[in-house]
Amino acid sequence: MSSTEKFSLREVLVSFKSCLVYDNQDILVEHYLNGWKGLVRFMNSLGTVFSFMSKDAVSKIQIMEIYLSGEQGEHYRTFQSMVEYELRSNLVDLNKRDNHPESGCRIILCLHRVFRWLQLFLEKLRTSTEDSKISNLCAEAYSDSLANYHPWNIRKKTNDAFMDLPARNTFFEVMDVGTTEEVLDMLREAMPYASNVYDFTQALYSKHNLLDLP
Ligand SMILES: CCCCCCCC/C=C\CCCCCCCC(=O)N[C@@H](COP(=O)(O)O)[C@H](O)/C=C/CCCCCCCCCCCCC
Repeated sequence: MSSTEKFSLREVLVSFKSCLVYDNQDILVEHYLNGWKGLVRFMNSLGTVFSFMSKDAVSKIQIMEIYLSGEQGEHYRTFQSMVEYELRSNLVDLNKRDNHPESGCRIILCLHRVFRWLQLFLEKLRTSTEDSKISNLCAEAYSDSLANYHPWNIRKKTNDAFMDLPARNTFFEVMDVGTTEEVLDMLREAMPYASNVYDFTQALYSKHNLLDLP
């Protein structure tokens, strides 16, 4: 993954919109990962204080890409096929970290939990005002989602990193979408797709009792 490619929020939106297939009844792994690659590029443009986050995300994305390009790659084409393949092949650590700590099911669960943060953050951003602090919006969304799965040291490091985030107008400039109204229009367009992606993944993992993998 090239971290120097220019970020495009529009491309991220297209990726998360196009990953939903078969009438919102499955998610294409490749397109989902492309969305995350775009978001990682955006985060990298905000400064090295977030490098510990992007390193973890890149590591997870690269493991999924190895699965996709491997001998069993066809089983990793969609979320449904991945879950069914790994469960019937006993490739998921269901109750404790064992032989499969980096199963596709677990990696996608980690990214799904971050996706919940993203969904909450984007909604806060969409309804923010000129004097809203991006650091507060990020921290509130984190506290209501991903923080519940992280140990104290990660929570501390993450919340400290949020303090380095720029003001709202600068953040919008980095998003490089256009005027504030154009940013808000894109966020309004993005929210339904983000909800569909999150809701499908949540329902799939809940159906297979995979929401609390160790
Ligand atoms: C208009 C769009 C603006 C939104 C931009 C958001 C960009 C976010 C892009 C990527 C975020 C990647 C986060 C890193 C993945 C974290 C996955 C995770 O929870 N990993 C932990 C568990 O993994 P295992 O160790 O069990 O394998 C790992 O222990 C922790 C890693 C450290 C990172 C944790 C902090 C995550 C914060 C997510 C919020 C992103 C804030 C971006 C600031 C703009």
